[in-house]
Amino acid sequence: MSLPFCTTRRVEFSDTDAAGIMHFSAFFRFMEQAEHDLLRSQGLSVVMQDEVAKSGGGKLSWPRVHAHCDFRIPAHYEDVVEIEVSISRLGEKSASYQFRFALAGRELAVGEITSVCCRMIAGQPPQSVAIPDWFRAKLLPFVVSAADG
Ligand SMILES: CC(C)(COP(=O)(O)OP(=O)(O)OC[C@H]1O[C@@H](n2cnc3c(N)ncnc32)[C@H](O)[C@@H]1OP(=O)(O)O)[C@@H](O)C(=O)NCCC(=O)NCCSC(=O)c1cc(O)c2ccccc2c1O
Repeated sequence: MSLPFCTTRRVEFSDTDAAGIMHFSAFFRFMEQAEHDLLRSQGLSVVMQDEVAKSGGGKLSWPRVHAHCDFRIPAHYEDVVEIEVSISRLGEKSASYQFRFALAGRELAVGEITSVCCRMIAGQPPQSVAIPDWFRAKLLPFVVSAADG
């Protein structure tokens, strides 16, 4: 059984629109930050060195290839949003993170981001690579299994 990673974010004034509700673009920032929080909790980051990097092979990084979000109810300035993060798919080169936003237990929004493991070398386009075993092992506890329903 997987465990979702849980974090919270307060809706700041700059996250809201003229109607005083949380702007859709802020949900994407919250998703990105929640993904980074999950990685940090495991001693990982979206920009890391590894053995290959130490020998001049660039850094491991995770450009996004897909993002979506469905918005169910509005959030407002000062609301504290609960965010549950789990991994809906851990492929050879990519990880899809699923986000459930809630306000006082009510579903606020659900979203997903897919990030691809890439080697980044300055001046060159990103090159996708297999997720290294040491990185994959730390993501595995968050992968949603069929038994999680
Ligand atoms: C990323 C690419 C170089 C990948 O190209 P490639 O040709 O190597 O891709 P493949 O077809 O082989 O697929 C690899 C892998 O990705 C999965 N995949 C590809 N497309 C999709 C998709 N649309 N939806 C879901 N999954 C997809 C595919 O299934 C494979 O996974 P497996 O697990 O099955 O092996 C190339 O696509 C590229 O360069 N794209 C452009 C990326 C980009 O510019 N994105 C927008 C901005 S990036 C960004 O916002 C960003 C945010 C951050 O917070 C960052 C933090 C730190 C570092 C970087 C960040 C960052 O870039």
